[in-house]
Amino acid sequence: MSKSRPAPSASAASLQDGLVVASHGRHCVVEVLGGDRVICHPRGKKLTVVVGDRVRWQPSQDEGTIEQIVPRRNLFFRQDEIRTKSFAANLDQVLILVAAEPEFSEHQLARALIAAEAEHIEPIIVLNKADLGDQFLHGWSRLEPYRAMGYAVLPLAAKPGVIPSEVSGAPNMTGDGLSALTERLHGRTTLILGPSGAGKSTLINRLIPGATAQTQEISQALNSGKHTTTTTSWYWMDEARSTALIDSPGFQEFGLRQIDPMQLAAYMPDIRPHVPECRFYNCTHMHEPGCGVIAALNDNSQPEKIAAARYRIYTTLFEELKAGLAWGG
Ligand SMILES: Nc1nc2c(ncn2[C@@H]2O[C@H](COP(=O)(O)OP(=O)(O)OP(=O)(O)O)[C@@H](O)[C@H]2O)c(=O)[nH]1
Ligand SMILES: [Zn+2]
Repeated sequence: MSKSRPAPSASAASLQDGLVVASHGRHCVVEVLGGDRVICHPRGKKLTVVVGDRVRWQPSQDEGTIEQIVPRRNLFFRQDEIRTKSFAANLDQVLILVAAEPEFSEHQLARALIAAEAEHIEPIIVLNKADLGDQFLHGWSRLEPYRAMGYAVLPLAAKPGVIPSEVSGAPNMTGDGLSALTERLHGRTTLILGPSGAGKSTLINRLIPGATAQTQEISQALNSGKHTTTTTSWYWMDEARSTALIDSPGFQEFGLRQIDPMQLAAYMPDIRPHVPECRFYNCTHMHEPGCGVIAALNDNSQPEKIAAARYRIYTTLFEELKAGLAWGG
């Protein structure tokens, strides 16, 4: 690492464009147009780069200094009482991978979806382990409200060979579901998230053979040789570098403190359409008379009836976010 970094006034012309493809603490890996990668350090403590950032950086010997972050299109992050954790920036979509087994938490899924909605990032839900028969069908039916509210929900058998290619394991599934998923990823930048055991590593290695080994190499470079799997990593899926996957840990404990409780309904596509039906403009949909959301929950004749489990998620999150405000969080 060079100790004599150029002054911040280094002429803009000498700055190079790059893409942040991995980050760990104050170190990150920047990729330049031709594909070469350089370890960089952001200048100053205020500059916090995340994977997916487009940056302008200054080479110094064999490393570099990041001088500027190009304004972000979006930033996918979670926030709890203590800290904000950014997953990645400039995303086209977020793929939430859950599985038939271990049984997924709908609450956790809902949180990730709300975080994506709040940043205007399109989510895709993938239910893995389509070979698990009834267990899979049970998971698939739990996702029915999510299909009804317009989210793409795709079935998948990520593990090679568990479903013979001519057999469909799930409703509307062709083969193991991998090619339908690949089509959705094509030409876009997708962050992949999922609880432990859902099959994230299996899927990534299927889409990008050798990905795990590549990650270990990068995290070792960033973390001075220590083995770590906590790095967020960017992978190109194609030679042309137009389709990208970002693997990020940290799906558990998905804090949403950044969300204003009064905005929560706007980020839940099954609740949102009923908000204009509320009698009071500042309705919290918790107990008010004339609430359109509560009416849609109870009215069995409504085609757009809100699922009871979804309303429970709303009320739990609303209370949590309101309590967060009360604590000054
Ligand atoms: N039956 C079945 N098992 C699968 C499938 N995909 C993955 N698995 C298995 O599920 C287990 C978890 O898969 P991983 O890819 O390690 O899961 P992960 O999400 O990366 O989990 P962590 O490493 O804990 O983050 C492994 O035993 C896989 O072989 C599938 O389509 N069907
Ligand atoms: Zn209401």
